[in-house]
Amino acid sequence: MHSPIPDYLLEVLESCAQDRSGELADYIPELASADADRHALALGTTDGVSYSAGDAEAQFTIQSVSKPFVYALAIDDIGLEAVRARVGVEPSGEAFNELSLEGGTGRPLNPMINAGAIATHQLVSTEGCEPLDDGAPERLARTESVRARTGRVLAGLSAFAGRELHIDYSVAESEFEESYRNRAIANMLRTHDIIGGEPTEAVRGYIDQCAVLVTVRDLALMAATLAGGGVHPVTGTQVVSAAAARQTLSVMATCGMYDGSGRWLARIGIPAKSGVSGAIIGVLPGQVGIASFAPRLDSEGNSVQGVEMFERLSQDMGLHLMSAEQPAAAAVRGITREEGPAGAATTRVALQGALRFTGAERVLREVVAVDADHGLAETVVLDLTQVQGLSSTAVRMLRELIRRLELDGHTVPLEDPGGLLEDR
Ligand SMILES: NC(=O)CC[C@H](N)C(=O)O
Repeated sequence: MHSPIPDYLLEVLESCAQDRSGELADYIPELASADADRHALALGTTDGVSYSAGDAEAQFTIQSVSKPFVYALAIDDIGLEAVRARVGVEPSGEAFNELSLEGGTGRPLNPMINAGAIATHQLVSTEGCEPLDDGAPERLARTESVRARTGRVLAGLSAFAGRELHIDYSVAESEFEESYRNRAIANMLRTHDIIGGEPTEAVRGYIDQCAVLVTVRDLALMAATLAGGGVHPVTGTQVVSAAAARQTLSVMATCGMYDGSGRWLARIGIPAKSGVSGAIIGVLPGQVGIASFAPRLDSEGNSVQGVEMFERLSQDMGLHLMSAEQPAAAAVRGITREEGPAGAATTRVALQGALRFTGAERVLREVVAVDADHGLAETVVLDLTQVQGLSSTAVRMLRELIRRLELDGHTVPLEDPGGLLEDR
């Protein structure tokens, strides 16, 4: 038996692929030539399982999706107060590349817009860090200080992904050549002493940061690291502190989708961040990281299909942060084999607690694993006597489990005194 989750992700991906509206970002020449029809969707749990559908191995540049991660790194490097002195936490209500600076102080309004991200890139500490041996062609050589900062950022992003990431210098170069607007922003930041040094260097480093290559699977695990309080779900590394992860998620919730942030939070209810290569990440604290990739963008610079995919996921799986359902801790009490009379064996799947998406995912996963490892008995009893509640998503997932078990020739008696799996 296979888990239904990848099939579900594929169905969401394909149904959203019908919408071909939107345009590729063309102000970065290299992005304008990307294959507009590649698309992928992935989900990573905080205990290290990932599911994906579509072109899950396709690499693309991370662009603005890097911003929350570098913000979290900066907070741990120099402390929240020092970061807050330079970059605010208020939504700007303006486009991502607007020069949204606070009156008086000149602080960028938040770290998710370009002004804030260019400043944040300059805040990471390079102490004890090897300057990046960048492999960039000689004519594009970066100064020592740019290489040091980019080295720190690349190492940090790699820790978030749980593997060594690389920079696509052709994308970085093509963006840098046309980066008049970001250079204007950096010059303004320099005028207000928000950044020091040579403004062009800040832009150079920030653009290299945006050109780091990732897959949706990387992004789902990076998002899951934020969901898990800074702990990478697979490597177990504490990449950033729980406090930095929480601060970052708060800012993503209010500012991550630029001037569409309020609408996004109300409709979809998942702290998120988008980028102009067509990626979106979403983070449900304590539960999952989600990543989508589809390059055509709406007028706000968010992936058209990505927004639709998140809308579907949020509705189908009951993921809205403001909904009152609570996540389950340990959903599976035990999966045991009981030998009956005359060799008739039974597998008992005993569940507990209040289950929503992540709890039910856990149940599906463990049943699939037992099936693969030892095989399930012909009769599989689903014991819900210790279950206090099932969200509608959990009901659908468990029903699908039962359907698949029956298709595989099992009988699945229910012990469901509360009638939780009955038609409601
Ligand atoms: N929204 C984005 O992804 C913007 C990132 C891009 N590198 C820029 O600075 O314009």
